Amino acid sequence: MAEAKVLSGAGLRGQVAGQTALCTVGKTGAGLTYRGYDVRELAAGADFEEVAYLLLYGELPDRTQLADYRARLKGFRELPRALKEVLERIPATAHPMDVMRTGASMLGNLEPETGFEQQQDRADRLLGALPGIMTYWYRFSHQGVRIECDSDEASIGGHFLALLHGKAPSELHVRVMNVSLILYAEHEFNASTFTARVCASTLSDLYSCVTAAIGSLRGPLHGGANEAAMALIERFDSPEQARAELLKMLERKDKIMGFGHAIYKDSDPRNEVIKTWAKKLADEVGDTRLYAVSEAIDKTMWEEKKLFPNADFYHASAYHFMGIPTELFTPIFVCSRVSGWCAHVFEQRANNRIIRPSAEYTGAEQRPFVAIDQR
Ligand SMILES: CC(=O)SCCNC(=O)CCNC(=O)[C@H](O)C(C)(C)COP(=O)(O)OP(=O)(O)OC[C@H]1O[C@@H](n2cnc3c(N)ncnc32)[C@H](O)[C@@H]1OP(=O)(O)O
Ligand SMILES: O=C([O-])CC(=O)C(=O)O
Repeated sequence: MAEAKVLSGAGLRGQVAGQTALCTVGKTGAGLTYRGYDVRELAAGADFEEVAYLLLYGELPDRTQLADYRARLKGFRELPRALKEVLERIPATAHPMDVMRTGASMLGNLEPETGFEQQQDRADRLLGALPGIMTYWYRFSHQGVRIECDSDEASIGGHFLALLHGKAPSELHVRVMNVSLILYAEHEFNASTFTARVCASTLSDLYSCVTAAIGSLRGPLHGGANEAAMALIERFDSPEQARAELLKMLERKDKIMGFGHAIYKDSDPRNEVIKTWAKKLADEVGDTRLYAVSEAIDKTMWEEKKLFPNADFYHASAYHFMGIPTELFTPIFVCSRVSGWCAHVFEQRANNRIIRPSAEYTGAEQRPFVAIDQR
């Protein structure tokens, strides 16, 4: 067991900044729950669409509700021509998270939320459309192909893979995507969700909240860590080299992406789930390097720093083994977390007061103004 974290006020750590009925993180005996359900049970037994429904509508759907919901989300997949035109103008060199931000924002121009009674519709529209936004831009800018943004795939995860690869995905890959989207769906007051809630608290529209959250998720200390973790593990040819280089990095006090957590103290419950699937995928593709390197980094980090892999670390190899380009890792996170973001926006709106904390002033003492010619 790692030492309990000493929580200082910096970064608002340890401070209760509001209430939520959506999620618990790091509560003793219940690592991560969505509306009371353990995420590990959801990942083992549910579909992502059920989880999105749970977050956005309050309860798990029955069979009829789920079938209707799947059909509804499927109906929201195709993108307006004007959005495709905008995506075509974004260069291939752009970061896909910037594309997601622009795509969500442009959709907000074309199909604005003009009243809060439209919030469920707009949230479901984003869930349906975001995989298409990412892959339409990617396939056009990198391969010169204009794709249709619908597919025959029933699930959002399968749909994303079908659009990306231009063919039906395997059953295993659809399952892993489903698990991954469930694991990433919701996480209480993390930075991007808090961003969404701050924006919501001004009574802004849903697209503004989601666009702001995408910007917040992009950073390597948050969602961007899965891409940074991939860059790390790819650098090493063997577990021995990984360990030796990692020790040097720790000596230099480098941050090791995909490790540590602001709330969890000794493990991230999502890690054991995605790690198991990363191993299955490694076996499927006959990998003899990346998974072993990942494990060597994992072991070294625990031995040297008592730091554990968070949700992002084994996601890196899992996505890589499914042939997903590294720069699309964080955008996949968006396609999932949009369910949590929107549920939090609804919750904020239902009991709102503008979020406006105070600052401790550390600047100059009060002083007389000096006219420009006298400076
Ligand atoms: C889905 C997600 O968003 S999960 C988070 C993804 N982010 C990452 O993986 C980035 C790498 N990790 C980190 O930067 C941090 O662990 C964060 C941002 C997740 C949490 O930050 P904090 O709550 O401020 O970290 P915490 O207070 O636990 O840090 C304690 C000490 O461990 C160190 N530490 C924490 N994480 C790491 C890491 N990944 N590599 C090296 N050292 C680390 C800190 O530098 C700090 O050292 P210090 O006391 O000498 O300054
Ligand atoms: O809770 C956090 O700070 C980051 C995290 O793991 C997440 O958003 O999934």
